[in-house]
Amino acid sequence: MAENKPGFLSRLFGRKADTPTAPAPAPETPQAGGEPEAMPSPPTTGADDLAAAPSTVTTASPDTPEENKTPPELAGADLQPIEGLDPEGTNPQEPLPRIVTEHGPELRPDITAADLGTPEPAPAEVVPVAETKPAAAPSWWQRLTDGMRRTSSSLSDSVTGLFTKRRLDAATLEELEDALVQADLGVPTAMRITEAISSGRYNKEISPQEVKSILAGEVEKTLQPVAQPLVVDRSQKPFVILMIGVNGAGKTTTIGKLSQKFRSQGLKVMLAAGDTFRAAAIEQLKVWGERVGAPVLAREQGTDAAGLAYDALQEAKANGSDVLLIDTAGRLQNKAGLMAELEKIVRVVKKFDPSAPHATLLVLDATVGQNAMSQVELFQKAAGVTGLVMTKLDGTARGGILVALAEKFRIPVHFIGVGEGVEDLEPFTARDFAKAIAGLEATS
Ligand SMILES: Nc1nc2c(ncn2[C@@H]2O[C@H](COP(=O)(O)OP(=O)(O)OP(=O)(O)O)[C@@H](O)[C@H]2O)c(=O)[nH]1
Repeated sequence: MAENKPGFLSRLFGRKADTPTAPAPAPETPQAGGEPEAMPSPPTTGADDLAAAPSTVTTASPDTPEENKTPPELAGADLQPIEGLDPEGTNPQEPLPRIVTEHGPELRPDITAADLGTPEPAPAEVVPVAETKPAAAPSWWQRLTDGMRRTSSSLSDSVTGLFTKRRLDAATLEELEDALVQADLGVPTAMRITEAISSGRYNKEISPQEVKSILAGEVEKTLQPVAQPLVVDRSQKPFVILMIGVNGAGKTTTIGKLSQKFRSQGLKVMLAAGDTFRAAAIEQLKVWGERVGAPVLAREQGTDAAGLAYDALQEAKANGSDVLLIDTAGRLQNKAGLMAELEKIVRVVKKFDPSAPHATLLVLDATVGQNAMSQVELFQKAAGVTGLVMTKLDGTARGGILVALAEKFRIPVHFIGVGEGVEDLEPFTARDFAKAIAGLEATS
């Protein structure tokens, strides 16, 4: 918890709440040679780069695990219009069903069971298909509530502990406010929720269930304005999405999951492996490209990311891609040199298409809690964030941070992630999130 708030009692007696402030960003540590680089003139891009670069189109490598290879029906999807794609989308993480055939001795008429010293096979039994069916995949609501269990149970435990057979007095409200701030909901939201709960109920009994309903209602009100879908403008071809964020936030994985969604909508997708810092990130993106049937423009580690982004745009335009997703290296928001490199990527992309990037998505790892506030602030300055994706809500009790972000920045939240699987990222909806955080059932 990094926020201070005025006590409920002092507010009752009229003391003004201090305006909450975001935690001060860590001091900037300039990198060696970390001053913003001047725009290369001409930009580091174009035919020179292409000539030096290895092939721009990825294919399944012999080293790629079998289950990651592009299914035959998607091979060459980078070159051809998308056809025959399952409109519901295929889950690339699930291996294709295999047909296992057992060549039993009965297939060799010259060998009998007696020759093998085995008993005569029993007459074949017909197994009803239903018995071998796998269990249905859990719904998104199920995954969301399971994923957010740590956040919701810590809140729920506090509410139940506070409001079981207790009158609503100033001390209880004060404790509730503290619990809400501890859950990273932010001071203004915590104060609003407490006031909504106390309104007309002071000195009366209130059940934990009632408190949870009011809590969910207030959280929903805060989140509603930011719960906006990511709309791909089809008049922009390609629609360029720049993915940014700190190391390990989940950018590359989110690109893979989003690509899968776009592909299942019949969009032609191209990926640019702009995280040129980590060889593993380049490989990771290639694997995703193969899985979803999207060409990946990748170069060797250490290549200039801005030049690569420029060339990817050129390539995506030439091959008629609907969407181009550009990965970038993870960078700490307080490293000036790396943030300058991000600004350069944006400048170079704009040189090619002044309206691009059409979406700049900041991927935030929920487990960082309050640090997400300074990430938004500084990435916003460097690259102009248009939307947020919050990942790893499943690994933390700090999911309330999304509410604090909505309250403070009002930047659209497009998607949330509650696991590593491709189905664990879904569009953000205020009501579901509010109910999940309050530990309520998904009724109404
Ligand atoms: N539990 C959980 N793990 C996630 C989620 N999203 C991503 N991850 C995992 O987080 C780890 C880091 O993800 P990456 O996609 O490599 O992160 P990145 O931001 O590209 O990392 P850098 O390349 O270092 O900048 C991977 O192991 C992902 O599987 C999520 O919603 N929940």
